[in-house]
Amino acid sequence: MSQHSDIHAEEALEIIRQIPHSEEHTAKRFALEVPVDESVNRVLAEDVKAQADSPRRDNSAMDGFVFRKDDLDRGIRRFPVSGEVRPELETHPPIRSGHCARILTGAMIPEGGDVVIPVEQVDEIGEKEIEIRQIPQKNPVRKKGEGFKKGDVLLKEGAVIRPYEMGMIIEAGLHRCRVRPHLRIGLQVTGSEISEENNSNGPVLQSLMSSWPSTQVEVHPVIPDNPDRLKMRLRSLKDTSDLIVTTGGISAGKYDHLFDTLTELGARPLIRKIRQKPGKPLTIFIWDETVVCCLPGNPVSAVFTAEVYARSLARRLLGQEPVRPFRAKLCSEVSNNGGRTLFLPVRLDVDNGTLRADPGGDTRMRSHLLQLYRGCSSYLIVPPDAYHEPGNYVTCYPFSKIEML
Ligand SMILES: Nc1nc2c(c(=O)[nH]1)N[C@H]1C(S)=C(S)[C@@H](COP(=O)(O)OP(=O)(O)OC[C@H]3O[C@@H](n4cnc5c(N)ncnc54)[C@H](O)[C@@H]3O)O[C@H]1N2
Ligand code: MOO
Repeated sequence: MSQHSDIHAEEALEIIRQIPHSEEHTAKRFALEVPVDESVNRVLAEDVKAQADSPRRDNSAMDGFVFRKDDLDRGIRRFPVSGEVRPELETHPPIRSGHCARILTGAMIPEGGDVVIPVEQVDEIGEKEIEIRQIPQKNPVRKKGEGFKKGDVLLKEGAVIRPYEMGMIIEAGLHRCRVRPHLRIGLQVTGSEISEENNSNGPVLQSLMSSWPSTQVEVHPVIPDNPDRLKMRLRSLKDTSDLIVTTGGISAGKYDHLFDTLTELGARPLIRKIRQKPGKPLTIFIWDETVVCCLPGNPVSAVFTAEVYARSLARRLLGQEPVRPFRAKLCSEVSNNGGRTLFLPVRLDVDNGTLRADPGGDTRMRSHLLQLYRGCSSYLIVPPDAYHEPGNYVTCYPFSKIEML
């Protein structure tokens, strides 16, 4: 893949989509088996198939009494209660003609039984007899296999396992599942002026990237703008990372050594600069099996490029699609007089069923001010020389985590 310089954001994301992902050389080969209750935030390495029908047998959806339909059709309303069907029972004697049994939610429907009537519609006369007050229209019986059938594919390879999917895997009857290894991300903050006191990029990116599915982020100590120190650190990072993410030292200054250092080490630049604000100097290298994503040092530029490009790279390397845009209705006017596409943090809310993007009062982009993010959940895309009126539908990229206010 050759170097692409000074391109647009969509082109960059398309190039990321084309990067051969690690399925062949890591994901498949090193897929591992984990207990289902340790699988959340992992990516499935194989389809999940149902091991049995769900429900496994016809069962009651409510607490009540179970009857034979022909008894009810004959107009009988008063019945002796000759049994109790509890959910833990594997078998129960059949329902005899003229009799009923108490049944609990989730319990199997015994042979002969067809209709369940909830307790609320029945008068209990002592311990052993009941009278039906009313037969509801709906019969609360769940049929065997109505959820899924044995052998059905419930989840596809490549799906991210969230708590909901974990529940589905347990319902499918599995105790263990095969997942892809975590993507190893090595985070390297650079800059001679950066210390523990002023390093916002390190903690912000560590927190963001750790929230992405199936990542394992290793943070390395900050290093100064020194080519030899950079070289040594990058070499050791390459051995332990699938994706190296750096911040700082990637624009045009005298002490911005990352580009030359990585090139000298044999890394091939894939993307060099994007026509965007913030994040113009973003640079991506392919270095043998490792991808290197060099984020600009300005805090807003670093966070934006991490959320859109580093996250897309992480997704790609795990066999998923890059970050995708969505549409929302604009609340106030926005314009861009510059020559680069503007990515403006905006708030999201829903008004009368419509998703709205609210840029707030001040729409100037300042790459060093993280306060622009207060309450925001996505980036509004404003192309060069564009003017968007309130009410226009606009395109946005989502933050790693969307929160509506
Ligand atoms: N002559 C040019 N100068 C600049 C250009 C250009 O094209 N030509 N691009 C500008 C743009 S756009 C950006 S963005 C910045 C990014 O530059 P670098 O990636 O080289 O970043 P640094 O110079 O190392 O740092 C920029 C700024 O951010 C602060 N910073 C860095 N790291 C951290 C950190 N971990 N935590 C908090 N703040 C950090 C740093 O102190 C600087 O103030 O370059 C423009 N210049
Ligand atoms: O592109 Mo830079 O990110 O303007 O500060």
